[in-house]
Amino acid sequence: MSDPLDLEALIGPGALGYFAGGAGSEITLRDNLASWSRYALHPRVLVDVSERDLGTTLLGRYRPHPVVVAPMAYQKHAHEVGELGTAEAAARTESLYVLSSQTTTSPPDVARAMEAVAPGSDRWFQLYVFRDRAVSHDLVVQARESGYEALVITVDFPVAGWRERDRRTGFTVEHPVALNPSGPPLTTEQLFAMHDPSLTWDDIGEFADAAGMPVVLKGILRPDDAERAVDSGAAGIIVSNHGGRQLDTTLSGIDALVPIAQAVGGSVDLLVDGGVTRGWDVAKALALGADAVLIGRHLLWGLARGGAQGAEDVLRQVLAELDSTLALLGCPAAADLDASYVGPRAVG
Ligand SMILES: Cc1cc2nc3c(=O)[nH]c(=O)nc-3n(C[C@H](O)[C@H](O)[C@H](O)COP(=O)(O)O)c2cc1C
Ligand SMILES: CC(C)CC(=O)C(=O)O
Repeated sequence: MSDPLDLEALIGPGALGYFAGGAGSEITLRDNLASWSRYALHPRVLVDVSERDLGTTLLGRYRPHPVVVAPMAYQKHAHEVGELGTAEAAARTESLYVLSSQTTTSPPDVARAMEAVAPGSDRWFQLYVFRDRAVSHDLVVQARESGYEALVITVDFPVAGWRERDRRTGFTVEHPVALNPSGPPLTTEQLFAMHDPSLTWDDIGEFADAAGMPVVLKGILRPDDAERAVDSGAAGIIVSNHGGRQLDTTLSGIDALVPIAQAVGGSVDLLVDGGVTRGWDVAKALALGADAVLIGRHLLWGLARGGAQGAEDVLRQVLAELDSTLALLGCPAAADLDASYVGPRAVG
């Protein structure tokens, strides 16, 4: 994690608390970072690794690598370029981009910026279902019309987590384009209260039918919910504890992935996130059954420090680390990573 003092000077204490913070005592936030080092890599030697292939397949489409930009709200509070910065970085590095429905830049503007950098670049749209269903439905239409290829419905946010940093700073948000385009700044508490806490599996079916694109459910941590997601027609599942921002003391993403992959692996695409900062974290996730990995804050710090270029530098470094990991693991194709390459690390 980057030096917080430096970032505080750049973006201010309210935004830093919102971006960096987690729920409750931040046990899950810290555990997300620590969890990756509980798994040890098991390199194989004397394998020809002169050619490497980082590729994966998501929703039936080959992708040159498995690193995905996580949906993150209010990016103009990290840097004035906001979502355009992370989206351009994604387009330049052939990374799949997921735009938050609590974006500070409109979905068509983000799509245009990506197409200008890399025609045919791909992006998914993340949806929160708001109490005002019409707002969510309008967002889905905008996303579909501007070439977003899948709808990521986030299901771990019926209400906001207990976020003490925001309570202390009283951070307010400007320009949330979906909910309050030209109104006054709103506190995060006011914005979060617009989410619909009565959402159930039946509503997922309704949005999936209306979406006209594949649906991925984000924020699943239990194998029985993963099975239910598959039964409800989801094309993908993002195993995630929301960056430790919702319920404190849950499992980390990677710890939750293992039983979920056992339950539904192979029948649906599996993605995981939480605390990913290194290429070898990505390799471990793939070895344990993920098809792709989302990166959140690590990328946001790149955006805050250096705009689009800062975000691109972060993505390029993680990809270079993944390439090096494949060579050193003796597994030249990311798609061939399996449980033989990773195991529990002896503690003590
Ligand atoms: C500042 C911030 C805003 C976020 N906003 C959203 C959001 O709008 N929608 C969503 O589904 N997840 C959101 N998330 C969760 C991320 O998509 C992702 O699950 C999480 O950040 C991954 O953990 P990491 O930050 O440790 O990489 C947000 C996370 C952060 C840090
Ligand atoms: C606007 C929020 C709901 C974004 C979010 O998911 C978060 O802050 O964790």
